[in-house]
Amino acid sequence: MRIEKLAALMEEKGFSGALVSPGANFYYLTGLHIHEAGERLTVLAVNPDGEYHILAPSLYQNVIKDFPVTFWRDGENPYSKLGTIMKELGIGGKVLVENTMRADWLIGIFHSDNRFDPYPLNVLMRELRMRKDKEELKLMQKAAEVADRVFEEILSWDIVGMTEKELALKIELRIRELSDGISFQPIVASGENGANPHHEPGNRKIRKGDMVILDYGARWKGYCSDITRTVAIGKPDEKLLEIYRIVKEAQEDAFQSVREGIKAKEVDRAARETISKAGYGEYFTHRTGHGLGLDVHEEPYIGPDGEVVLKNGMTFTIEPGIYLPGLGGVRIEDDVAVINGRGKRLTRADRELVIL
Ligand SMILES: CSCC[C@H](N)C(=O)N1CCC[C@H]1C(=O)O
Repeated sequence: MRIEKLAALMEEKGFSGALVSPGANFYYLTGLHIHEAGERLTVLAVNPDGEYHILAPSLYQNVIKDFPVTFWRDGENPYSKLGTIMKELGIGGKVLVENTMRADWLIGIFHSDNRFDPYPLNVLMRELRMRKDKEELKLMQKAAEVADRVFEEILSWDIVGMTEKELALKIELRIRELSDGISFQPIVASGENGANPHHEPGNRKIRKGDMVILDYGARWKGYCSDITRTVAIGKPDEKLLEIYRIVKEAQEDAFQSVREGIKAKEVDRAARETISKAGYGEYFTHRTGHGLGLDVHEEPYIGPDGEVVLKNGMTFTIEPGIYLPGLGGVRIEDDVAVINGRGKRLTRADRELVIL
């Protein structure tokens, strides 16, 4: 069904086929979980008639069933086998290629087909994946509920004196216990480290006076959640309290602005205006959010350049932040779906400042 939709789009846009390597698109189209980081050539080839064939290493022989598939063994040349599949499906010339395909695979395909003219697959896949159906929304809600539950539990842990790494590991473990796994490596950024939005948890111990940014997510049957809450350890600096209030207001303003039919950049503007008016515009150093689904970052991106028109079924984060060098930062993030023309929060953990 999904492969047919991709085929129809390819037909309309004049592509001779698509080569999809393991990852979210491969899973979306086939339902097969194939290890993304494997170095052995694995490709789903689809043509505009909706015919498809998988080339896979023989170690997947017991995983890929009920699919037209050719297996290759270590020691064989997989590129000549892929060439045969492409020829049989009539794929050549203008071909869609998975955006994240490994360069060595791409080079191998180039060298075995001199008519090969690649285009990024996501120009079509984004159209298919951006709007989630009811089943997908249910899975996203489940992933969001795990994120909320883990936050509730964190509030009962004695985190003072833990290092960022220890807390991140504990969060990861709990997510893995409650779901299919983490959607990305948790961020724990304490004190001055909070000024780095993508801080990698280190050996700094969480202590009194800190604001601590906790940013993590779970996967439920492939679908991601992504939540951020910022908590205080004891009474924090007045400036940090002030930016907490502003970020919370900006997050609410952006959420309230969500409507079917507006552009993504209008949601970004709502958050940015609130922060800029309060005098902290230059300290909000990233977009307001990003689409969320099988990938933790996907369309629609909620940034100043977000031209995508929001539609029912789209899911994205709203996560403004203020980052003050040398002092710390605050970010508050929820996962939101457009339902019946308005925003609906999927993550619902308390956004009031919690002082531990
Ligand atoms: C996938 S790692 C980052 C997860 C985080 N929730 C996130 O998406 N962001 C943190 C700062 C901004 C935003 C981003 O766009 O990277």
